[in-house]
Amino acid sequence: MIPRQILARARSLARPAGRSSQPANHYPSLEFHHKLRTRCYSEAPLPSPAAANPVTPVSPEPPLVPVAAHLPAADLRSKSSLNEAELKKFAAISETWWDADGPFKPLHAMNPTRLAFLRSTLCRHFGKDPCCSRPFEGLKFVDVGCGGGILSEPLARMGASVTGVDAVEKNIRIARLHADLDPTTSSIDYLCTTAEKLVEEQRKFDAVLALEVIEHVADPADFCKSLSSLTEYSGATVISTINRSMRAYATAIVMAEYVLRWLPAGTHDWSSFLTPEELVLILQRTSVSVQEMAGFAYNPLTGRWSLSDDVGVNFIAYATKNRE
Ligand SMILES: C[S@@+](CC[C@H](N)C(=O)[O-])C[C@H]1O[C@@H](n2cnc3c(N)ncnc32)[C@H](O)[C@@H]1O
Ligand SMILES: [Mg+2]
Repeated sequence: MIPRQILARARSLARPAGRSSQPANHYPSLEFHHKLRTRCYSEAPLPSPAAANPVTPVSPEPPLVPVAAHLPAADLRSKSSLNEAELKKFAAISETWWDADGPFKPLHAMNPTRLAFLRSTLCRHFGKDPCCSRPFEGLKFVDVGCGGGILSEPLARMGASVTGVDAVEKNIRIARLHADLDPTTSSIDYLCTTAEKLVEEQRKFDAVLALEVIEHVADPADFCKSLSSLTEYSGATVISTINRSMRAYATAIVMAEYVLRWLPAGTHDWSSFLTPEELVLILQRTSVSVQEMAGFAYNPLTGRWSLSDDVGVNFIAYATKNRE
């Protein structure tokens, strides 16, 4: 289930101007938030913050209307998702992918927790037994922005037929080398490419995963459009990222990059983060409906992550592709 606050917020954003019952913005800069939203929905800017402010009270349970209902049809062409400055950062640390104490330490530490979320949601989605050792047998997954393959590998061990794609050639070389060390992962098809190129090749997958990637792409709305096009109609899309909240600024940037130095300083740009509500909306515009969302909670005493209802910092969303 999507937490009730997210649905309420998504509804308020999806509602045409003048029907909103709450202020359009709960975050620090109204102007900034508006600009960012306009960027997310670049083909169709939402009303200005002033126009989106409450005018008329609404009925308590408005239907969750598809956001596309009051916006023009999305452009079908996909633009490049590449953000060269972001890719340079990843190319510079590509040799450290499999160093569990290196710059990707947080991803290694979060891996069991995000795999638990994937096992639970995707087994339910595809009617598979979550207790068996290879629950994803017979399913085609694509891991978009796979890096060195730290997610692709366990998915392949769980039986999925995995295609891992990344825009950084060095990452793909590392991923191939590492996967070849184990016969259960050597079947992963690693490609140096992008989601939009796979769309051009008319590739389709049962599950499309993009974990910790959307905050590094050129345009999140275009990126989601590509993810949607890659997903089979009966399929699932899973995205994880960081919330554009003050808490995320304090923990995921100040603590993780500058105090604990888990990640190189400058890894994340706060303004590139999306709130859960924004992610719900941009996916909705591409015929993908978020079904469940979870947050990740870090326990500093054990150094472990667990799933939580708190989507205030790191969060993951499981969504399904709507039938046309
Ligand atoms: C933070 S890492 C996440 C890696 C992996 N998904 C995980 O969670 O373990 C982001 C990855 O996305 C890749 N990337 C960034 N922009 C991309 C794009 N437009 N297309 C494909 N890969 C991209 C980067 O090269 C990097 O390997
Ligand atoms: Mg990131």
